[in-house]
Amino acid sequence: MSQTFSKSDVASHNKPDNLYIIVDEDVYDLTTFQNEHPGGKKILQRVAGKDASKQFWKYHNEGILKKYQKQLLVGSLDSKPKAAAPPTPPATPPPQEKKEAVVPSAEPGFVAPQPGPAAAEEAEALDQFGDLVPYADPSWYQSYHSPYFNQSHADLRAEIRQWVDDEIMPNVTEWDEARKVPDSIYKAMGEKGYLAGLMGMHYPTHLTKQRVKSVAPEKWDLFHEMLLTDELSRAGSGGFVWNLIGGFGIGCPPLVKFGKKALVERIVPDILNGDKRICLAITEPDAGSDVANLTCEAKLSEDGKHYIVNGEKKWITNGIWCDYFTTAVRTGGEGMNGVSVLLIERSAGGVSTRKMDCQGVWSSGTTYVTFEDVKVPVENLIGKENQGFKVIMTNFNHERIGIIIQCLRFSRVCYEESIKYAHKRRTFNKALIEHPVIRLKLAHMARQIEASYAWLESLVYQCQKMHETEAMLKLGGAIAGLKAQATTTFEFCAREASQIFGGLSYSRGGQGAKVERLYRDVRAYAIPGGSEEIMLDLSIRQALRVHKALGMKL
Ligand code: HEM
Repeated sequence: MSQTFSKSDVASHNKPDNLYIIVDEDVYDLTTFQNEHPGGKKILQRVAGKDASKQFWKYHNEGILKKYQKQLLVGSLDSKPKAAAPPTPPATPPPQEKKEAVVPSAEPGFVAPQPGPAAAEEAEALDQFGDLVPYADPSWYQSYHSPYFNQSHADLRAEIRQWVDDEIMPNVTEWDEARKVPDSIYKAMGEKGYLAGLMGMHYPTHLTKQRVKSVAPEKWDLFHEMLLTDELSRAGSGGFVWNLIGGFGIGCPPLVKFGKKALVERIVPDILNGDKRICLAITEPDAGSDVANLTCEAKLSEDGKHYIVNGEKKWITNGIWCDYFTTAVRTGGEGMNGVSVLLIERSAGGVSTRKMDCQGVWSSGTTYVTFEDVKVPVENLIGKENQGFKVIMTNFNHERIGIIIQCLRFSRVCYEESIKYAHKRRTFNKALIEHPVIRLKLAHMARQIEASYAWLESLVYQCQKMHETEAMLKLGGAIAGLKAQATTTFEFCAREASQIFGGLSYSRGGQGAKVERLYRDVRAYAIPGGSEEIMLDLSIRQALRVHKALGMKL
């Protein structure tokens, strides 16, 4: 039961066997907790009975209070303004409290550009949202104008952010260390209607009863999908994001788009509900980006009713937990024209999975898979026999856009953590942010993030406007280029953030936890889904090929 204390009440709890402290006008009983406090008990005993807000914020992030509040909070100071009674939850999340818009005033000597006639016709910018740290969120969060986002995106943003802040952020480090996200979180992804919205297509109402609370299915577009991945990535863990959507986001769309109706109707609803899991199995011990050379074989049985599959797959995200494997197999001769895609069901028998130990994305379940005489019905063929390459290629744009969104948000997380830390950490009698060398690092992070994000918005818009095959051809090069841009930006930001955090990002957990983890996750983005080298080369080759067909003159 929450009590009200005066400062002198709290001051009487100032002994090791009766130890209260105040943080931001809330009162915490640390009598028992002091023995398990990772920072030591003496440091707590020194502030027993006192307001320790300043010391607390020096050493911890916001997540700590959220995590321990239930266990340690005993009440508040009488000086703390009373919170209003909790409102009954509305059907759609409430819009963010409307803040006074800040009108920047020009300094003497500067000439403000005059708005042109088009300005009057422009729709109003959306309300401010989030912490308003410049560049830590996309600018449309901060009431800058955007041609891409509207109120339905703002509503979805509020819905996801609340879930991530309340249920994900406080636990994500623990899950990463345990190398597993609880199944209930994946289930929640289904129940909240999020899984169904992550397939690069219209919201598939025919395959699920689940609906996203704040966006009607007919309004769902690629910018909602982008926002969903972006907000999940705020948790600052590639392992967490991949656990939820790493297998699903690339394994399910080919099935839905190219699978036979009966197969799709039998398999997909349970996946979209969050009851079953699916992944994509292409990469092999000896064939990574070189898909045309894969060797996992599928031989048609004599009666023509089954394929018998034998082979190995490596680095398969989520494989360890999956019921279904969207698998590239060799059904024909050498090269890309002998490749098909099959939906392999674990229940068929002959499927073994072993969890791999990797540098990063710990909770994503990277897996080594072996298929031994697995009997797969011919009805499970996805697309046409020996034409699997088309299925795989169509999937690449979607996969890469997902990687780009995650990388850019992770870069923002590195930047945001750094700029916040730079305001509280003092060295040589100055806050870090007052050192030009630190601002230079932040500036180089911000410019790369913002430029890449603007390119991402533009490409997502193009994807939305083009037919899938047109997008595959015309955007494949640019998306590959942006993937390389996003992963190098992420690598840069993780490094610079780590330098700003110093030792705190060298040890795991604590204030530097996100930066330390993301630094380890970098390679999981720069290598799979097309390595940086292959992406950069493709960005030119593909663009030239398409523009030649369009009539390019050199
Ligand atoms: C509600 C009260 C508190 C809780 C729940 C708490 C919890 C924690 C936790 C979980 C850590 C591990 C690192 C992390 O995850 O951030 C930690 C570290 C630490 N805490 Fe606290 N703490 C509290 C109050 C305080 C206070 C009042 C002080 C200082 C007077 C303090 C000083 C430290 C220090 C120095 C560390 C080690 C930081 C490092 O490794 O860099 N804590 N605390």
